[in-house]
Amino acid sequence: MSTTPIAFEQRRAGRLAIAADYVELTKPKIAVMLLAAVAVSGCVATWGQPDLWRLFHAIVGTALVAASSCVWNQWIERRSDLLMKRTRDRPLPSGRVAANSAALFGAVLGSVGVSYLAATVGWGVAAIGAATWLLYVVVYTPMKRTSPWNTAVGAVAGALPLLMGWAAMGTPFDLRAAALFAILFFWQFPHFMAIAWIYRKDYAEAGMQMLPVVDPTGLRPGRQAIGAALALTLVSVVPFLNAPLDGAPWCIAAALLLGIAQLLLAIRFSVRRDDQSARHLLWASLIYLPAMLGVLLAFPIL
Ligand code: HEM
Ligand SMILES: CC(C)=CCC/C(C)=C/CC/C(C)=C/COP(=O)(O)OP(=O)(O)O
Repeated sequence: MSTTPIAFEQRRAGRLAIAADYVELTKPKIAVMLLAAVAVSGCVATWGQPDLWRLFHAIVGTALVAASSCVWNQWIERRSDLLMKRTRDRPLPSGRVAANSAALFGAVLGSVGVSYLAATVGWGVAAIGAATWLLYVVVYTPMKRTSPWNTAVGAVAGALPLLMGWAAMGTPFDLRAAALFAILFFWQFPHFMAIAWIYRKDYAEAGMQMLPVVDPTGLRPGRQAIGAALALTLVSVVPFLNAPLDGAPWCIAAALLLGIAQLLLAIRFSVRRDDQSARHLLWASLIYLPAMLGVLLAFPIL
Protein backbone atom coordinates (compact mmCIF):
# COMPACT_ATOMS: atom_id res chain seq x y z
CA MET A 1 0.00 0.00 0.00
CA SER A 2 1.47 3.37 -0.99
CA THR A 3 1.74 6.23 1.54
CA THR A 4 -0.08 9.43 0.59
CA PRO A 5 1.90 12.68 0.85
CA ILE A 6 -0.53 13.88 3.56
CA ALA A 7 0.00 10.76 5.71
CA PHE A 8 3.76 11.13 5.24
CA GLU A 9 3.65 14.78 6.33
CA GLN A 10 1.51 13.90 9.37
CA ARG A 11 3.96 11.22 10.48
CA ARG A 12 6.88 13.62 10.02
CA ALA A 13 5.13 16.32 12.06
CA GLY A 14 4.40 13.72 14.76
CA ARG A 15 8.06 12.66 14.92
CA LEU A 16 9.19 16.29 15.12
CA ALA A 17 6.75 16.97 17.96
CA ILE A 18 8.09 13.97 19.91
CA ALA A 19 11.68 15.13 19.35
CA ALA A 20 10.71 18.64 20.54
CA ASP A 21 9.28 17.14 23.75
CA TYR A 22 12.52 15.28 24.49
CA VAL A 23 14.51 18.46 23.83
CA GLU A 24 12.18 20.38 26.19
CA LEU A 25 12.94 17.82 28.92
CA THR A 26 16.59 18.94 28.83
CA LYS A 27 15.73 22.64 29.59
CA PRO A 28 17.63 23.86 26.50
CA LYS A 29 17.48 27.61 27.26
CA ILE A 30 19.22 27.22 30.61
CA ALA A 31 21.69 24.81 28.98
CA VAL A 32 22.72 27.31 26.30
CA MET A 33 23.62 29.97 28.90
CA LEU A 34 25.34 27.40 31.11
CA LEU A 35 27.44 26.01 28.25
CA ALA A 36 28.41 29.53 27.18
CA ALA A 37 29.66 30.03 30.76
CA VAL A 38 31.60 26.72 30.61
CA ALA A 39 33.24 27.83 27.34
CA VAL A 40 34.20 31.22 28.79
CA SER A 41 35.62 29.51 31.87
CA GLY A 42 37.87 27.39 29.62
CA CYS A 43 39.02 30.57 27.83
CA VAL A 44 39.73 32.45 31.08
CA ALA A 45 41.67 29.44 32.44
CA THR A 46 44.02 29.60 29.42
CA TRP A 47 44.22 33.40 29.05
CA GLY A 48 42.16 33.28 25.87
CA GLN A 49 44.05 30.42 24.21
CA PRO A 50 42.14 27.23 24.97
CA ASP A 51 42.86 23.88 23.36
CA LEU A 52 39.75 23.98 21.17
CA TRP A 53 39.32 20.19 21.03
CA ARG A 54 39.43 19.84 24.81
CA LEU A 55 37.00 22.74 25.13
CA PHE A 56 34.68 21.11 22.59
CA HIS A 57 34.76 17.82 24.54
CA ALA A 58 34.11 19.64 27.83
CA ILE A 59 31.10 21.41 26.32
CA VAL A 60 29.63 18.25 24.74
CA GLY A 61 30.13 16.17 27.91
CA THR A 62 28.77 18.89 30.21
CA ALA A 63 25.78 19.33 27.89
CA LEU A 64 24.96 15.62 28.14
CA VAL A 65 25.29 15.45 31.94
CA ALA A 66 23.38 18.72 32.46
CA ALA A 67 20.63 17.53 30.09
CA SER A 68 20.37 14.29 32.06
CA SER A 69 20.07 16.19 35.34
CA CYS A 70 17.26 18.34 33.93
CA VAL A 71 15.37 15.27 32.66
CA TRP A 72 15.64 13.60 36.08
CA ASN A 73 14.67 16.84 37.84
CA GLN A 74 11.47 16.87 35.77
CA TRP A 75 10.91 13.16 36.30
CA ILE A 76 11.00 13.67 40.08
CA GLU A 77 8.71 16.71 39.81
CA ARG A 78 6.28 15.22 37.27
CA ARG A 79 3.39 15.36 39.78
CA SER A 80 4.15 18.71 41.45
CA ASP A 81 4.74 20.29 38.00
CA LEU A 82 1.09 19.48 37.30
CA LEU A 83 0.10 21.81 40.15
CA MET A 84 1.84 24.88 38.69
CA LYS A 85 0.57 26.91 35.72
CA ARG A 86 4.15 27.59 34.57
CA THR A 87 5.04 23.90 34.38
CA ARG A 88 1.83 21.93 33.85
CA ASP A 89 2.26 21.80 30.08
CA ARG A 90 5.72 20.23 30.31
CA PRO A 91 6.14 16.88 28.48
CA LEU A 92 5.81 14.72 31.63
CA PRO A 93 2.89 16.29 33.54
CA SER A 94 0.97 16.75 30.27
CA GLY A 95 1.45 13.04 29.50
CA ARG A 96 3.11 13.65 26.11
CA VAL A 97 6.17 11.68 27.27
CA ALA A 98 5.83 8.55 29.41
CA ALA A 99 7.65 8.62 32.77
CA ASN A 100 9.60 5.44 31.98
CA SER A 101 10.80 6.75 28.63
CA ALA A 102 11.98 9.99 30.26
CA ALA A 103 13.81 8.06 32.99
CA LEU A 104 15.56 5.92 30.38
CA PHE A 105 16.42 8.99 28.29
CA GLY A 106 17.89 10.72 31.37
CA ALA A 107 19.85 7.62 32.38
CA VAL A 108 21.35 7.19 28.89
CA LEU A 109 22.28 10.89 28.63
CA GLY A 110 23.92 10.82 32.07
CA SER A 111 25.95 7.66 31.63
CA VAL A 112 27.07 8.61 28.11
CA GLY A 113 27.93 12.11 29.37
CA VAL A 114 30.04 11.01 32.36
CA SER A 115 31.83 8.35 30.26
CA TYR A 116 32.45 10.87 27.47
CA LEU A 117 33.97 13.37 29.91
CA ALA A 118 36.16 10.68 31.50
CA ALA A 119 37.37 9.48 28.09
CA THR A 120 38.07 12.91 26.61
CA VAL A 121 38.98 15.39 29.36
CA GLY A 122 39.66 13.11 32.32
CA TRP A 123 38.15 11.56 35.42
CA GLY A 124 38.48 14.78 37.44
CA VAL A 125 36.06 16.65 35.18
CA ALA A 126 33.76 13.60 34.99
CA ALA A 127 33.74 13.46 38.81
CA ILE A 128 32.74 17.15 39.11
CA GLY A 129 29.99 16.46 36.54
CA ALA A 130 28.69 13.46 38.50
CA ALA A 131 28.83 15.42 41.79
CA THR A 132 26.92 18.32 40.20
CA TRP A 133 24.29 15.89 38.90
CA LEU A 134 23.86 14.38 42.37
CA LEU A 135 23.66 17.81 44.01
CA TYR A 136 20.99 19.03 41.59
CA VAL A 137 18.90 15.87 41.32
CA VAL A 138 19.32 14.16 44.69
CA VAL A 139 19.80 17.12 47.06
CA TYR A 140 18.33 20.29 45.48
CA THR A 141 15.23 18.86 43.83
CA PRO A 142 13.72 17.23 46.98
CA MET A 143 14.92 20.18 49.10
CA LYS A 144 12.65 22.57 47.16
CA ARG A 145 9.81 21.09 49.22
CA THR A 146 11.51 21.36 52.60
CA SER A 147 13.62 24.51 52.98
CA PRO A 148 14.08 27.95 51.41
CA TRP A 149 17.83 27.26 51.56
CA ASN A 150 17.27 25.10 48.48
CA THR A 151 18.27 28.09 46.33
CA ALA A 152 21.77 28.16 47.85
CA VAL A 153 22.19 24.46 47.04
CA GLY A 154 20.80 24.95 43.52
CA ALA A 155 23.22 27.85 43.05
CA VAL A 156 26.21 25.62 43.91
CA ALA A 157 24.96 23.09 41.31
CA GLY A 158 24.46 25.92 38.81
CA ALA A 159 28.00 27.26 39.32
CA LEU A 160 29.98 23.98 39.48
CA PRO A 161 29.97 23.43 35.67
CA LEU A 162 32.30 26.45 35.43
CA LEU A 163 34.92 24.40 37.27
CA MET A 164 34.39 21.62 34.71
CA GLY A 165 35.33 24.02 31.90
CA TRP A 166 38.34 25.19 33.92
CA ALA A 167 39.56 21.73 34.95
CA ALA A 168 39.15 20.43 31.37
CA MET A 169 41.92 22.83 30.34
CA GLY A 170 44.33 21.22 32.83
CA THR A 171 44.73 24.53 34.70
CA PRO A 172 44.95 24.19 38.51
CA PHE A 173 42.18 25.97 40.43
CA ASP A 174 43.26 29.42 41.61
CA LEU A 175 41.75 32.72 42.76
CA ARG A 176 40.38 33.45 39.28
CA ALA A 177 38.62 30.05 39.16
CA ALA A 178 37.12 30.76 42.58
CA ALA A 179 36.01 34.21 41.37
CA LEU A 180 34.26 32.72 38.31
CA PHE A 181 32.49 30.21 40.55
CA ALA A 182 31.44 33.02 42.91
CA ILE A 183 30.18 35.18 40.02
CA LEU A 184 27.80 32.45 38.81
CA PHE A 185 26.88 31.44 42.37
CA PHE A 186 25.85 34.96 43.47
CA TRP A 187 24.21 35.75 40.10
CA GLN A 188 21.57 33.10 40.73
CA PHE A 189 20.07 34.88 43.77
CA PRO A 190 18.78 38.07 42.07
CA HIS A 191 17.90 35.83 39.08
CA PHE A 192 15.85 33.43 41.14
CA MET A 193 14.43 35.75 43.83
CA ALA A 194 12.81 37.71 40.97
CA ILE A 195 11.43 34.48 39.44
CA ALA A 196 10.29 33.07 42.78
CA TRP A 197 8.48 36.34 43.55
CA ILE A 198 6.69 36.38 40.17
CA TYR A 199 5.59 32.73 40.58
CA ARG A 200 5.11 32.78 44.37
CA LYS A 201 1.45 31.67 44.20
CA ASP A 202 2.34 28.79 41.85
CA TYR A 203 5.17 27.70 44.14
CA ALA A 204 2.96 27.93 47.23
CA GLU A 205 0.23 25.82 45.60
CA ALA A 206 2.77 23.14 44.68
CA GLY A 207 4.18 23.10 48.22
CA MET A 208 7.58 24.53 47.25
CA GLN A 209 9.33 26.32 50.12
CA MET A 210 10.84 29.17 48.08
CA LEU A 211 11.78 32.28 50.04
CA PRO A 212 8.83 34.43 48.80
CA VAL A 213 6.50 31.59 49.88
CA VAL A 214 7.99 31.48 53.37
CA ASP A 215 8.14 35.29 53.55
CA PRO A 216 5.28 36.69 51.43
CA THR A 217 6.14 40.26 52.50
CA GLY A 218 9.10 40.00 50.12
CA LEU A 219 11.46 41.57 52.66
CA ARG A 220 13.83 38.58 52.91
CA PRO A 221 13.78 37.84 49.15
CA GLY A 222 14.58 41.52 48.53
CA ARG A 223 17.41 41.53 51.06
CA GLN A 224 18.82 38.30 49.59
CA ALA A 225 18.70 39.74 46.06
CA ILE A 226 20.50 42.92 47.21
CA GLY A 227 23.14 41.10 49.26
CA ALA A 228 23.98 38.71 46.43
CA ALA A 229 23.95 41.46 43.77
CA LEU A 230 26.39 43.45 45.93
CA ALA A 231 28.67 40.46 46.50
CA LEU A 232 28.49 39.72 42.77
CA THR A 233 29.53 43.27 41.87
CA LEU A 234 32.54 43.10 44.19
CA VAL A 235 33.69 39.63 43.14
CA SER A 236 33.25 40.38 39.43
CA VAL A 237 36.39 42.57 39.37
CA VAL A 238 38.64 39.84 40.85
CA PRO A 239 39.41 38.05 37.53
CA PHE A 240 40.92 41.31 36.22
CA LEU A 241 43.17 42.09 39.20
CA ASN A 242 46.94 41.45 39.06
CA ALA A 243 46.63 40.45 35.41
CA PRO A 244 49.45 41.23 32.98
CA LEU A 245 47.00 42.62 30.42
CA ASP A 246 46.31 46.22 29.32
CA GLY A 247 42.53 45.93 29.17
CA ALA A 248 42.08 45.44 32.93
CA PRO A 249 40.79 48.99 33.72
CA TRP A 250 38.20 48.77 30.93
CA CYS A 251 37.02 45.35 32.06
CA ILE A 252 36.84 46.44 35.71
CA ALA A 253 34.79 49.51 34.67
CA ALA A 254 32.44 47.37 32.56
CA ALA A 255 32.02 44.74 35.32
CA LEU A 256 31.25 47.47 37.89
CA LEU A 257 28.79 49.17 35.57
CA LEU A 258 26.89 45.93 34.89
CA GLY A 259 26.93 44.97 38.57
CA ILE A 260 25.74 48.37 39.79
CA ALA A 261 22.90 48.45 37.22
CA GLN A 262 21.68 45.05 38.44
CA LEU A 263 22.18 46.08 42.09
CA LEU A 264 19.99 49.17 41.57
CA LEU A 265 17.23 46.97 40.13
CA ALA A 266 17.58 44.59 43.11
CA ILE A 267 17.21 47.58 45.47
CA ARG A 268 14.16 48.77 43.51
CA PHE A 269 12.64 45.28 43.76
CA SER A 270 13.37 45.20 47.48
CA VAL A 271 11.65 48.57 48.00
CA ARG A 272 8.63 47.98 45.75
CA ARG A 273 8.19 44.23 46.06
CA ASP A 274 5.84 44.11 43.05
CA ASP A 275 5.69 41.96 39.92
CA GLN A 276 6.89 44.72 37.61
CA SER A 277 10.09 45.40 39.53
CA ALA A 278 10.68 41.62 39.79
CA ARG A 279 10.30 41.28 36.02
CA HIS A 280 12.80 44.07 35.47
CA LEU A 281 15.25 42.38 37.83
CA LEU A 282 14.79 39.05 36.01
CA TRP A 283 15.50 40.73 32.68
CA ALA A 284 18.53 42.46 34.16
CA SER A 285 19.89 39.09 35.30
CA LEU A 286 19.34 37.58 31.85
CA ILE A 287 21.24 40.50 30.28
CA TYR A 288 23.91 40.68 33.00
CA LEU A 289 25.28 37.15 32.61
CA PRO A 290 25.94 37.07 28.84
CA ALA A 291 27.31 40.63 29.07
CA MET A 292 29.67 39.69 31.92
CA LEU A 293 30.75 36.56 30.02
CA GLY A 294 31.47 38.83 27.05
CA VAL A 295 33.69 41.06 29.20
CA LEU A 296 35.60 38.01 30.50
CA LEU A 297 36.05 36.74 26.95
CA ALA A 298 37.21 40.13 25.65
CA PHE A 299 39.78 40.59 28.43
CA PRO A 300 42.78 38.88 26.76
CA ILE A 301 41.96 40.54 23.43
CA LEU A 302 41.77 44.15 24.71
C1 HEM B 1 19.17 28.37 41.95
C2 HEM B 1 19.38 28.27 40.66
C3 HEM B 1 18.35 28.55 39.57
C4 HEM B 1 17.00 28.50 39.63
C5 HEM B 1 16.14 28.05 40.81
C6 HEM B 1 16.49 28.89 38.33
C7 HEM B 1 15.16 28.91 37.96
C8 HEM B 1 14.69 29.37 36.76
C9 HEM B 1 13.30 29.35 36.37
C10 HEM B 1 12.16 28.80 37.20
C11 HEM B 1 13.21 29.91 35.15
C12 HEM B 1 11.94 30.09 34.30
C13 HEM B 1 11.39 31.48 34.43
C14 HEM B 1 10.10 31.67 33.65
O1 HEM B 1 9.51 30.67 33.19
O2 HEM B 1 9.67 32.84 33.52
C15 HEM B 1 14.55 30.30 34.74
C16 HEM B 1 14.86 30.94 33.56
C17 HEM B 1 16.13 31.00 33.07
N1 HEM B 1 17.27 30.60 33.72
FE1 HEM B 1 17.42 30.02 35.65
N2 HEM B 1 17.54 29.17 37.49
C18 HEM B 1 18.69 28.94 38.20
C19 HEM B 1 19.97 29.00 37.71
C20 HEM B 1 20.26 29.25 36.39
C21 HEM B 1 21.56 29.05 35.80
C22 HEM B 1 22.80 28.51 36.50
C23 HEM B 1 21.46 29.43 34.50
C24 HEM B 1 22.49 29.43 33.41
C25 HEM B 1 23.73 29.80 33.57
C26 HEM B 1 20.10 29.87 34.27
C27 HEM B 1 19.62 30.37 33.09
C28 HEM B 1 18.32 30.72 32.85
C29 HEM B 1 17.84 31.26 31.58
C30 HEM B 1 18.68 31.54 30.34
C31 HEM B 1 16.47 31.45 31.73
C32 HEM B 1 15.50 32.06 30.69
C33 HEM B 1 14.99 31.02 29.80
C34 HEM B 1 13.75 30.36 30.30
O3 HEM B 1 12.75 31.06 30.56
O4 HEM B 1 13.73 29.12 30.44
N3 HEM B 1 19.41 29.74 35.45
N4 HEM B 1 15.42 29.96 35.74
C1 LIG C 1 26.76 19.15 34.81
C2 LIG C 1 25.46 19.34 35.45
C3 LIG C 1 24.81 18.18 36.10
C4 LIG C 1 24.92 20.56 35.44
C5 LIG C 1 23.60 20.88 36.01
C6 LIG C 1 23.50 22.33 36.09
C7 LIG C 1 22.10 22.79 36.23
C8 LIG C 1 21.08 22.39 35.21
C9 LIG C 1 21.83 23.57 37.24
C10 LIG C 1 20.48 24.03 37.41
C11 LIG C 1 20.35 25.21 38.25
C12 LIG C 1 18.97 25.23 38.74
C13 LIG C 1 18.84 25.04 40.20
C14 LIG C 1 17.89 25.39 37.90
C15 LIG C 1 16.48 25.46 38.36
O1 LIG C 1 15.87 24.22 38.52
P1 LIG C 1 14.38 24.14 39.06
O2 LIG C 1 14.06 22.69 39.28
O3 LIG C 1 14.17 25.01 40.23
O4 LIG C 1 13.54 24.72 37.86
P2 LIG C 1 12.04 24.38 37.43
O5 LIG C 1 11.14 24.73 38.57
O6 LIG C 1 11.82 25.23 36.21
O7 LIG C 1 12.02 22.90 37.12
